[in-house]
Amino acid sequence: MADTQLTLTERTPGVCMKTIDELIQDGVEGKRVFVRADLNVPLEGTTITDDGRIRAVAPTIAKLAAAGAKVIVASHLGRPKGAPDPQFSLAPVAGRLGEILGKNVSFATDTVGDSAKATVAATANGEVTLLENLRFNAGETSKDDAERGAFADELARLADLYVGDGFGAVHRKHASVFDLPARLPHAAGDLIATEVGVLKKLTEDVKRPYVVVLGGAKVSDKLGVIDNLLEKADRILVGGGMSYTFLKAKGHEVGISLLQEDQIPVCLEYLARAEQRGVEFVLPVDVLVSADFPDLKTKAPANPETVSSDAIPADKEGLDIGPKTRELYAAKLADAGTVFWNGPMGVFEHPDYANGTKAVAQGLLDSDGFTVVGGGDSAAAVRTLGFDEEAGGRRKFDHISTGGGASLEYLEGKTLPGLAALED
Ligand SMILES: Nc1ncnc2c1ncn2[C@@H]1O[C@H](COP(=O)(O)OP(=O)(O)O)[C@@H](O)[C@H]1O
Ligand SMILES: O=C(OP(=O)(O)O)[C@H](O)COP(=O)(O)O
Repeated sequence: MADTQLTLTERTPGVCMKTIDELIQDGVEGKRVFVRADLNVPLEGTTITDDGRIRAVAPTIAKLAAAGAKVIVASHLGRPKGAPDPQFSLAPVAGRLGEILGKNVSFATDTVGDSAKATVAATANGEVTLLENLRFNAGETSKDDAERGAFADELARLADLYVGDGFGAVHRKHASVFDLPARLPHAAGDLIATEVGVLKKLTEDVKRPYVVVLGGAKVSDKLGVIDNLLEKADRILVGGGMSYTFLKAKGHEVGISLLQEDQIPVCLEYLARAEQRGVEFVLPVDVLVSADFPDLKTKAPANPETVSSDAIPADKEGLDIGPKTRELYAAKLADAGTVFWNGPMGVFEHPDYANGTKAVAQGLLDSDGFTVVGGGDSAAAVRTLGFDEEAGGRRKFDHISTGGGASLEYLEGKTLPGLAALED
């Protein structure tokens, strides 16, 4: 993108963060630089199915290593419960990061324990070490300031400088995102600079109609952003796991679909407010349902049934939007001046439930609007479904953001803990 050469300060007046180039100018040779990345990539067993988040932060790591820093990279992966859990190990990511960087990446089998201390101590100038999953430690995500602070103290002992570049996690008030930069001289990495630069455009210069598409599975996390979007968007299209709480709020049965029962009153309030404000609020008219969640490993045929969204059987769950909804959403995207999309329309990881997500991806590309796709899984979906490059033969998305919740909260105008912590 043309403006990625601007410094962060130039892009975001009033937000004063040191850039990584300024940090390097001050001298990083021989210094241990802690890079908080978002390497929360989709895995099937130990196979990384989309490495976009690793590639997105690699230039920051490479730049620091080239300047002679001892680069200590850290991230979360998934949502382990504050203790080691092998299915969420970052070990596969170390290998892939090494391939992308073209150099060995040492892996510490814990985050602040003996392995981390020894591996960091053995990291030479220009070399890279990856720590094990930050969320294997309860202090990382704790709501208790003292517990988070104590974990940040332990992390701080491993480093001399801090670079925040995990854009996908900047909305989290977590130890490595919020508390650690308060303890070390810090700067913003190049990925954060690019993300903030592009998303800022969506808060300032919005060509209308402004269409927001929401889906995915993190329903309780993301429902709240609609409150603010009702003041900004002209049209909101809802699909994926997010849609069933709205359908239930409208009085429809949703069977065993993803449901946030306690949010039904909130959904009703959003629907009423959308009507008052003249915001078009569009829900699926049909859905693909099945009694079983599909096998994402074997991808065995799931044989879903298409039903009207007001006729979901009691023993079935909705796993994708249906064909009529695909057409409807494509039509609602066609005249968009600006589109922001977070959250797949279905369980796109299985081919029988990928068509809704494909239709929305194609809808964005067929519009003449400024198009932004955000979110770990949404970005993975557009890449794994073949929509990343010259998709549709016409054009690309204007921006694929590494953050879903982070970009939504940025667009809300919220103060994001991981950005605030990087300000000088
Ligand atoms: N109807 C549905 N039921 C269950 N899971 C769904 C449904 N629709 C989408 N998903 C799942 O949502 C996940 C992505 O959600 P989320 O993490 O919120 O998106 P992102 O990472 O893009 O922000 C995918 O793994 C997808 O399988
Ligand atoms: O995948 C992420 O967010 P996203 O699904 O909103 O894109 C980030 O890695 C944050 O993960 P979290 O939502 O478990 O804090």
